[in-house]
Formats: sequence, structure tokens, C-alpha cells
Amino acid sequence: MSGRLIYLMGPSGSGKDSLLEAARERLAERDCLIARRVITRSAEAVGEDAIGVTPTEFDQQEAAGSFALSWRANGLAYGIPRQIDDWLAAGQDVLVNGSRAYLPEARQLYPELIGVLLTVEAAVLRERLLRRGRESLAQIEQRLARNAQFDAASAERDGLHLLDNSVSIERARDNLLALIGASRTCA
Ligand SMILES: Nc1ncnc2c1ncn2[C@@H]1O[C@H](COP(=O)(O)OP(=O)(O)O)[C@@H](O)[C@H]1O
Ligand SMILES: O=P(O)(O)OC[C@H]1O[C@H](OP(=O)(O)OP(=O)(O)O)[C@H](O)[C@@H]1O
Repeated sequence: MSGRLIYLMGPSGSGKDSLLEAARERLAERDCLIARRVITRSAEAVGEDAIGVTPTEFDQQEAAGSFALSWRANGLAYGIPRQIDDWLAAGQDVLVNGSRAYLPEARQLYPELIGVLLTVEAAVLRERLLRRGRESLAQIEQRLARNAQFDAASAERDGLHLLDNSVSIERARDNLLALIGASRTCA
């Protein structure tokens, strides 16, 4: 039996990483692993449980077939290690921190993926990016402009599950776990 691929998306600053950290233990109890991303961000700036590599290293790993999924956004390259295929084949669910723009390609590779879109109001998003303080103001403006290109209503039409993270992280975590549990029943 193969596991399910849960593809979490949401604008930069919406709280994907915080949500994954908050849910990590509970997900593990449900046999759901979180994929560790490879990102061309300096190690100090990574700020998530990711592996930092140089752009050259990333390109080499990508060319060698090390990634199950890989994309570029926000001036960075992101890869999901090929290892997730072993986990899925062993029947384990896998949750990845994905990209909205890359969703069509991800769906071609994993037609059964369960897409979850984390949403927050634009004003909250701005506030969170500013508070996180990881990017420059110009980079934050670029992320907000990128977000304005995506529309949650069309996401719903695309069959994505919408998950509000304007609420507390604990509530969002419980809603994520409920959503994953409900999808299992439907499968
Ligand atoms: N539910 C929440 N309530 C309040 N602050 C949150 C919540 N979720 C995330 N944050 C904060 O918002 C900022 C961005 O979150 P982060 O997890 O880094 O987002 P992403 O991984 O989507 O870029 C962080 O400073 C984080 O602490
Ligand atoms: O196509 P999009 O949906 O806009 O996504 C583009 C990228 O931005 C997000 O990264 P992340 O939240 O890690 O960005 P940041 O941490 O660099 O802010 C997301 O996980 C993708 O890797």
C-alpha cells in the first residue's frame, strides 16, 4: 500500500513552517513524515529544518536526480529529496512544504496528492513577514506582490483544501490534523 502525499502551500510568511513544527509530533504519531527541504539559502537564514546548499550544489543534486520535486521562487531553489518515494512506497504518509506555482507539475508527478492551501489575510501576512524580519523590506514587498497573483477562490475550485492560519497556531494544527484524518476516510 502506498502512503499519501500531502502538499502544503501558502504564501511566504503565512506560517507553513510554524504549522509543520507545531504538528510534527502529532503527525509522527499518525505515521506521517515531514520532508526536509533542500534550499539555496545560507545556513543561518534557513530558519526551518532545511538543508542549505549553494546554487551550484543544488543544480548538481537536481541533475543527479536527487529530488522528487524541485522548483525556483523568491530568488531561491527548493528541492524535496527523492527519499519521499521510499517512504510513500512503504505506506507512510508524507507532508511537503510546496509551492503554489509548482502545483501543476507536482500534480503531474503525483496525481493523487492532497493539496492544502494555508491562508491569511494580506494585512496579517505583511505583519508576519515584517515581524519575522528575515528578508529585506524589498524582498518582503516582492513576496506580497507574488501572493497577490494567487487567488484562494480559484484554489478551492482546483480542489485544494483551504486552511486558515489567521487563528492560533494550535487551532490551525488541530484543523490540519482533522483535515488529514478526514481525507483518509474519503480515500
Ligand atoms: N498562527 C499564527 N499566529 C501568529 N503568528 C504566526 C502564526 N503562524 C506563523 N506565525 C508567525 O508568522 C511568521 C511567518 O511564519 P513562517 O512559519 O516562517 O511562515 P512560512 O514558512 O509560511 O514562510 C513567523 O514569525 C511566525 O512565528
Ligand atoms: O509558489 P509559491 O506558493 O509562492 O511558493 C514559492 C516558495 O515560497 C514558499 O517558500 P517559503 O515559505 O519557504 O518562503 P520563505 O520561507 O523563503 O519565505 C513556498 O514554500 C515555495 O517554496
